[in-house]
Amino acid sequence: MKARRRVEAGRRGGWEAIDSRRRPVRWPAGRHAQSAAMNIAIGLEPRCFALVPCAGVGVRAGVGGPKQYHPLAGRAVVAHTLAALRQVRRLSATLVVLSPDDDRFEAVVPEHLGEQAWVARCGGASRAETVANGLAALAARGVQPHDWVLVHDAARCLLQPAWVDRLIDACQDDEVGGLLALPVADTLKQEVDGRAVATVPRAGKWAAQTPQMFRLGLLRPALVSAGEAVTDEASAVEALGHAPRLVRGDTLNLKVTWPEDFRLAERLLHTATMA
Ligand SMILES: Nc1ccn([C@@H]2O[C@H](COP(=O)(O)OP(=O)(O)OP(=O)(O)O)[C@@H](O)[C@H]2O)c(=O)n1
Ligand SMILES: C[C@](O)(CO)[C@H](O)COP(=O)(O)O
Repeated sequence: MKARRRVEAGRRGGWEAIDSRRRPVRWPAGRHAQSAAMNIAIGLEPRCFALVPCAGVGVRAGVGGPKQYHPLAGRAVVAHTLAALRQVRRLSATLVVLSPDDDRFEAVVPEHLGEQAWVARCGGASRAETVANGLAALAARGVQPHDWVLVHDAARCLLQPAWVDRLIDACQDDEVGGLLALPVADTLKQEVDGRAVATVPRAGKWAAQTPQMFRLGLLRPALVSAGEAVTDEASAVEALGHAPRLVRGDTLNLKVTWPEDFRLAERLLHTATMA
């Protein structure tokens, strides 16, 4: 009864409910937020889903095609990524978002990735558009506004299941959600025409990684309002006035971006399999 009264208040004010353990849950105003609050109030446990944007073209990598299909230690970059996600027991399913004209995924990713690997061919022109389209595909498959979505780059192929578990542990009771990230270790320079014109204070600065974990009912409207320019999910959520939790990632959680990154990733993968 108390839960219902709070939800009614949430309808008017837009954002508060209590969860199954009677803790307050805050939401931004809006349709998704209200139904998320309703679901929690009636006791549905949120589930976790992974969303893997895999529709980039890999311009910076210079490997003659989309870098997610480049071979690393015997299998494609994205196959390593999906294999790691498959080992995370708390993920109900993983959605891979491909470009509509992708003709390589099935050839390089083995079927034994399992029934919990879903595919949607709705990638967009930017990473943000790919993720937004993927979120719509998840909703169409029955993922609820209060469920968590962990967005993870196909190109971060050294992912370890323990890092994903660390993120889930840190965020599952959080009002907003969060992301893996690392405090910046180097001195930061502002460049103009190839010259350092200033040194940017690095105190309090973190480098964002993935996965980034937010409720579907918060992330969808955040990406719609942020537009295509944002390079990660957290920026879109920050733009709504929220402060995502920073959860310590790992130096090894690198994104293959430049040609030399493939050599490094391959060496690290070989080291991991020998250990
Ligand atoms: N339109 C896009 C652009 C990127 N991505 C995905 O987002 C992740 C991180 O993006 P990034 O490293 O920038 O990949 P690319 O866009 O492929 O690389 P580049 O910017 O060098 O072209 C990758 O898994 C990439 O496949 C995507 O799904 N859709
Ligand atoms: C999401 C991300 O991997 C966090 O570091 C990064 O922002 C992706 O950016 P890109 O410009 O698409 O490589």
